[in-house]
Amino acid sequence: MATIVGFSSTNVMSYALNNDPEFHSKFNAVKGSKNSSLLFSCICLGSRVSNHFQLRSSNGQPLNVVSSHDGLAGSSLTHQPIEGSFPLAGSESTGSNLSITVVGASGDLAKKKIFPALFALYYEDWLPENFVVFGYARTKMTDEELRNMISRTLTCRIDKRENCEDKMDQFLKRCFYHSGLYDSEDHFSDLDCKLREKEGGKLSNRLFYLSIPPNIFVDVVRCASLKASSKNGWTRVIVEKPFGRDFESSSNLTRCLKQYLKEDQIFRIDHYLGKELVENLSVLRFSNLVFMPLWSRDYIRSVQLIFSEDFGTEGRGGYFDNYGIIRDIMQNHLLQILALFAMETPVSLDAEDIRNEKVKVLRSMRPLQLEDVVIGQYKGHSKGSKSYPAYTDDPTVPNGSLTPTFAAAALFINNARWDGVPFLMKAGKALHTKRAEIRVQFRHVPGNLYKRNFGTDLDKATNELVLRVQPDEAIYLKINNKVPGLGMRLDRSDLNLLYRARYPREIPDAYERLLLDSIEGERRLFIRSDELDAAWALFTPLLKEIENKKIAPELYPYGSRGPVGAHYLAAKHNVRWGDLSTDE
Ligand SMILES: NC(=O)C1=CN([C@@H]2O[C@H](COP(=O)(O)OP(=O)(O)OC[C@H]3O[C@@H](n4cnc5c(N)ncnc54)[C@H](OP(=O)(O)O)[C@@H]3O)[C@@H](O)[C@H]2O)C=CC1
Ligand SMILES: O=C1O[C@H](COP(=O)(O)O)[C@@H](O)[C@H](O)[C@H]1O
Repeated sequence: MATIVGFSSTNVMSYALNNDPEFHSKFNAVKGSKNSSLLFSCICLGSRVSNHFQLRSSNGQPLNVVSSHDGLAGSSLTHQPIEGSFPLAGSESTGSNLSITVVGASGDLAKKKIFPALFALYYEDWLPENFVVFGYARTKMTDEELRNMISRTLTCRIDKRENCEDKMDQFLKRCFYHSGLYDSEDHFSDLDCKLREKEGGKLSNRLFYLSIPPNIFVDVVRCASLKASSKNGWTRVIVEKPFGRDFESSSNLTRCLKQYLKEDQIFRIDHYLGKELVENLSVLRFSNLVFMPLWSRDYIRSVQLIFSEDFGTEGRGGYFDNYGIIRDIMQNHLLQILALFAMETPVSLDAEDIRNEKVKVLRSMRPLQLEDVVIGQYKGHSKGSKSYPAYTDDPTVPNGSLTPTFAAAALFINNARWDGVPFLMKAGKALHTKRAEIRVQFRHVPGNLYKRNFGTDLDKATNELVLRVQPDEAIYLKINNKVPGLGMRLDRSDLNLLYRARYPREIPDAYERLLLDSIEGERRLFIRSDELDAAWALFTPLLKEIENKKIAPELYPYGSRGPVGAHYLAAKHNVRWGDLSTDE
């Protein structure tokens, strides 16, 4: 019972019985037993009941349990569910292991996001008792050097508890390094030996995080699956974007990965799905009656999905030039948000039910055409004594590159709910601000009694719901309100849910949520291959046309609001960008 903190066993039992089908069947199987208190301890431990337990059960899958529906492809990945096995978390002698290998451990993403997220999970007791983290890359490093490298980016971000330094030391002691080539089966065999040594012959689940350039994904998956997959637990692989450059290369990548892995072993990450406000989108939609009837073409005039960064491609120009902003942000992050925004109510919160609905939205969309899109590229700009570089000043960007660093697009969903509603997307680097938001502009009030008070510009009086994904997470609704006083003057006000005021605690990084989900086997926030196909089908013809016709992007100054063409695009659809209005 050691892991039950702050809850009575009755609470624990009733929660688990209600929410965890696996617990339910195990409980039924053992409840007739003589030693019921011991059995209860086992069940609770097996379900990793901790002080967080009531928050985490979305897949009903306790940590450390081998998922029964984890298919494994290829002889090397033969999955052997252990009949009647009942792994106990929190028990050194009997608990299963979790081995996480970060492939590309010497890289930017690993240092910036993955190791810090793993530490945050450890710090907050989300990781199972027995876990190790291996870094894998070509760079020669000792375990100690890896620890030094990652300790520089670990922070006690949650509440700066006193024991943070100790926790950091304990975490770092669980981190090891193995240097090897990405296409060497021998080097992955060596990794396997090291993993087995740490796992000590116990039931072991293995997670590989591919934090490497995409051209080596397949090599790594081949070597890892053939030589370093778990022999008695699950093996899962998190794959970073980009998943291909177009429909064909993405399908090819999926086909190659599936030679070694089954679909449910592949966790294609889109870190925007792990952001708090994006997670909350479905809660807002499906648990608030007030929004439900409004969520359609009857009341919504346009939906805007906006991403902007106030810095350029500094340092990542080499990668970026091969992809451009449409592939980097629109085809994945913004389109995923759009699908969640527009989908019908799923049958349940189960990953497949949600992904089924998302894929229906994507397949109902009209493939983008050139006239639906404006592209831009930032140019150098001086402000006072400071000067900002052009995209093409980056030494890793080819001279005369036409790669867009900005794009605005109008997308349409040809279904009964959304017919005719423009979904406007805008994404850009080196703009005046850093933000990501979803803006829902409602229709004008028919026969508005107060129209005199608004003058001729009725757009100024339309309601707008804004979900500010970052920074400074918030949900606010713009309404018209009477200014207090004897006269009848109206103004625009916000009903404002500012997260930092309402929830004064730090919000977990998206990578924490997604790593935890992949460990728990929760696929809801990962991209299924048919979603990926549908997403590429929408964008591929457009991308080919832009590239074949060598369409020149409209130049915009670094730090500006982007090309004017974006305003014309919105105007063509009778709307304005909400983020550019005076009372944004
Ligand atoms: N950085 C970010 O913010 C984001 C990154 N991503 C994606 O995550 C993945 C990793 O990103 P990031 O860490 O920035 O990438 P890096 O370019 O830093 O590469 C990671 C590691 O891979 C190895 N590597 C780099 N280039 C090659 C090559 N051509 N051939 C073989 N090995 C190579 C290097 O390790 P070594 O030389 O030691 O083997 C490097 O440390 C990429 O797929 C990227 O697109 C996604 C979202 C954001
Ligand atoms: O995937 C990517 O995302 C980042 C932006 O992520 P954020 O969480 O910091 O908003 C972007 O800079 C990068 O170009 C892109 O590849």
